[in-house]
Amino acid sequence: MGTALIYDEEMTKYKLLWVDPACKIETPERLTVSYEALVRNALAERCISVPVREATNSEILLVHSEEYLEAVKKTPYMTLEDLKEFTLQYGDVYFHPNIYHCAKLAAGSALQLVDCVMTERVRNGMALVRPPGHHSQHSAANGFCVFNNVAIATRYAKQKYGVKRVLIVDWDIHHGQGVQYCFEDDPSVLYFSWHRYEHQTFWPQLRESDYDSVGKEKGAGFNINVPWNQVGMESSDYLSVFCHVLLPVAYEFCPDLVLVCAGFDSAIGDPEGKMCATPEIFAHLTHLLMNLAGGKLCVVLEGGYNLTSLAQSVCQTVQTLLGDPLPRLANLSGPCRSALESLQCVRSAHRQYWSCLKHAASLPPADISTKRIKLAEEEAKTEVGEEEKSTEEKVWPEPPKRFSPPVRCASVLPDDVTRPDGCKRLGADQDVNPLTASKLKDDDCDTLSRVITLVEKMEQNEICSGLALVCDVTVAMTQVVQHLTPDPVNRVLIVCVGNGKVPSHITRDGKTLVVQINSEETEDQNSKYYIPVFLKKGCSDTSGFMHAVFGLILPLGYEYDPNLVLLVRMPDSGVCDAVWQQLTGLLQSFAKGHTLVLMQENEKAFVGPTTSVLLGDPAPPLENRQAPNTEDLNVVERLRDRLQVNWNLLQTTSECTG
Ligand SMILES: CC(O)(O)NCCCCNCCCN
Ligand SMILES: [Zn+2]
Repeated sequence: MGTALIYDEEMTKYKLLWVDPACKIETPERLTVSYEALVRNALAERCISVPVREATNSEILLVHSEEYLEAVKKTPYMTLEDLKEFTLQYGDVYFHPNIYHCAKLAAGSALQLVDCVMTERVRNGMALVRPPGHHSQHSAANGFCVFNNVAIATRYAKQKYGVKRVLIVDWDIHHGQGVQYCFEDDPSVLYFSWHRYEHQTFWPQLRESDYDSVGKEKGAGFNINVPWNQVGMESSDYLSVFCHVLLPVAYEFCPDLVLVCAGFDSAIGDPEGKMCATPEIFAHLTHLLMNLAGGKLCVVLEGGYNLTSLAQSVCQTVQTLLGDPLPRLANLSGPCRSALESLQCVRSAHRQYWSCLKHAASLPPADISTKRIKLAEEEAKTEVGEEEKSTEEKVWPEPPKRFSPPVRCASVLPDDVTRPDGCKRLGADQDVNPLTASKLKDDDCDTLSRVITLVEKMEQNEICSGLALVCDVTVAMTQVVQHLTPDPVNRVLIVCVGNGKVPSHITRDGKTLVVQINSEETEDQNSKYYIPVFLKKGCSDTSGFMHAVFGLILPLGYEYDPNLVLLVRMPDSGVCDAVWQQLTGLLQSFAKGHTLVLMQENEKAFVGPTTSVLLGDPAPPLENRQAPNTEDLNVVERLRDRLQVNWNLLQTTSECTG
């Protein structure tokens, strides 16, 4: 199944007709540069082009009042003076004779996207629209928004397709208060937003944008606000929040559909956001959401005002929706102190609602509330409208080209195992490097030499990922590592699922990082590079396992930044299919998707499900949503406490930084 792209140049046909410094950044060029970049990078042609349509009155009334709709309906016939007059009743938005038409197209585009995803005509998709939507409210336009495109799409999906749970992820740098107001008492819609806040001094300066707005009545816990109280946030800060807040909660929520309020003003270079995360981060944010809801992901454009970073970010997002390997995120520095404060605040505010956060620190940092008051007073002192001091232009490297290796997935299988279609067999006859063959001293020599050849072809980017059935995974793992470690550039992340002894020399000199999830205590080598995660209920317990994936494996993997990932299924691991597939999918965040899966010969039943995920299909959703059991939560927390001195992305509170 493919990726939908919804765009129509009609939505470029409105603009600001008078002087208004607050609105001048919302221009038609935002849409044209985005679409043209998709065309130029040969991404648009790989998408399924879906036509726009106007949202109908009744669809708009799913969110907005009749009075508001009737009022907006009159704008096409207004004079310039009337339009200015009409605009004054709202904040930071402008009207134009054609904006009503474009606003119906923007909302209708989101509905078209929901239709083709829910009818499985496509797997996922992106709608390039303007005007944006997430600030508009029941009876008000606001923040360049006229109709709330994503809120309407959410109500539409529930009404037309009976979708029970919708996750809305708002990565725009502004708080989508319009969406929050819509669903704050609705437990069937989980709204997550991060936003520049600076202790309520940044637009729209709402008290209800802070982390303690968790939702109301039945909706308590289903509204998650992550305020950024400083500018300059980087990829590490965004990833920390995904790993330690959004993903654990999203998996516990188990949505049937995921919608993204995709604003790219959270990228480096944006005049509104003033953040420092590079466009590649959106490839990862998109990928991390793609294994939820069976891959049903609808991305709808919101903000983004730096035409260069906007176009690059849109391309990163669409290329990931298309299933291409991700770029590596170089030198992640770990979350800054302010981000850790926000992280701690959000986790403490939501610990009572989500079992995955049950063990989060119970209190926000001591001085957080006084900071808001102090800063607000300071802000009041500086005269209004003071020009931004730092006007230096941000520069960043062009994101690297992401191309798919000729072979997406290759397998080394015993002759009696049928090769899944789409997966290339690495035959014995295959040009096996005679040198490696001679080095392998094992009765399984033939298979192992083919595994080594597979690894060599991954290093040469001829093959993206691989799967091998071997007679002894520990031997195979050791051979692969021995083959790789001499090369100083190599760093291998090894994720072992299940019991069994991992040879200790394997973690020598930091060339490999081993994380082993097992159900029996192994003597703790207490090495920075060997991390045993002992789950009392073993790998069969979905919640505990996924908790270790989000709380440990993902942060460690991002910080370690390997160039190869070895996923080893130890004998009798007991891990269930769906969890195994989720892990396989999530590990493709690293090493540009170079994942080698090693399994015992008798596990041939898992060859199909594993290869489908290696080929880019979404992992099936994890049905059960019971709580991780307490001991397992404790294990992960204790490990995190011990390891976070060495691994910054494991941090979740600001107290820990010295
Ligand atoms: C879609 C969106 O979230 O990007 N809209 C952002 C609106 C920003 C308004 N800024 C007013 C500045 C006043 N000094
Ligand atoms: Zn925005």
